[in-house]
Amino acid sequence: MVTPATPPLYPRATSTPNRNMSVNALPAEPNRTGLKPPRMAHARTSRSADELAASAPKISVSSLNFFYGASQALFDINLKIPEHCVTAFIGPSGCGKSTFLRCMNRMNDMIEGTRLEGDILLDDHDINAPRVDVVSLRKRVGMVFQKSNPFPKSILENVIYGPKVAGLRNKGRLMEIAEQCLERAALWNEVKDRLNDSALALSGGQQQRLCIARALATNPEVLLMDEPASALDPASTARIEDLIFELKDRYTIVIVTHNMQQAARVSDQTAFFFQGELVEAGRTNELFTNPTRKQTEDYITGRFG
Ligand SMILES: Nc1ncnc2c1ncn2[C@@H]1O[C@H](COP(=O)(O)OP(=O)(O)OP(=O)(O)O)[C@@H](O)[C@H]1O
Repeated sequence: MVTPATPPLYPRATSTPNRNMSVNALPAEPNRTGLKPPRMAHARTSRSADELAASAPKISVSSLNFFYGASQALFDINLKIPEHCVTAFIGPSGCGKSTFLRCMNRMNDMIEGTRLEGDILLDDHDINAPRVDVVSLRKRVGMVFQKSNPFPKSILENVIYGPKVAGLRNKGRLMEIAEQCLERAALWNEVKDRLNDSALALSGGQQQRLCIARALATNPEVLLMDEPASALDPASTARIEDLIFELKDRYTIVIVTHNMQQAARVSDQTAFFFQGELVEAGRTNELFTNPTRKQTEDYITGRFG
């Protein structure tokens, strides 16, 4: 076993005894949950434990508490989001997954009466520092929502909306961006001949991929996805999952999902939340087969939630 010189990627919840243990140092235990190692289908592209341990954290969260008015929704969260990896947040309804996701690009700022304590560092810079420009932050940390929300405009206008608002007027450059982002969102071939049609005429799955293309057009470094496939049929869900896998080479991705199989299929790291606390986070394969906490085991084996 090799203990890397860099700090471990996966700090455990504060009450976990071995929370400073690195991924590489995890003991090779038998499979306690009886679940199959979930990433077999994606073994070709999943990050190995070594790769994960070597990844620089793109986002580092420490001692995070979050409040809606007097009601505390998140308790002492510590987590590192590794660069160019997919991190999945799982946990029962109301445990704080979306709240935590929204903390990472300050979307909660828009909700009156909210308050945050602790630190969220993006590339070592505090995103909540007074001089941070929130619009620039949200360009770097883009978001895709549960329900696709294209604007009532053409397909093309949807994709180039962000760059146009940012002042880009060059039509050739705008077309290049549109093509590149639609390609990356695996939608170009389906829409290239009807870019001026209404986005609202697309199917649900196409609309969601259009929203991903729109998010990519501002050239983000991080993509936050809040249950991006929960409203889609299985075929469209599979396309979004494939897409997430392809995108992680360019972007750091964080996904909230209710679907544990989906977390297992697409993510490199999984974080399990319960009642506002981060119970456990670790390499997805490890967490699904050998969770260190009983609560995690009970949740992933379907005993509650
Ligand atoms: N705008 C809000 N105002 C007040 N309380 C809120 C608000 N949004 C969420 N909460 C509360 O914060 C807690 C965490 O909610 P959150 O939506 O983050 O959980 P979640 O794990 O994403 O749930 P779900 O899986 O059902 O979407 C819940 O108790 C919820 O009621």
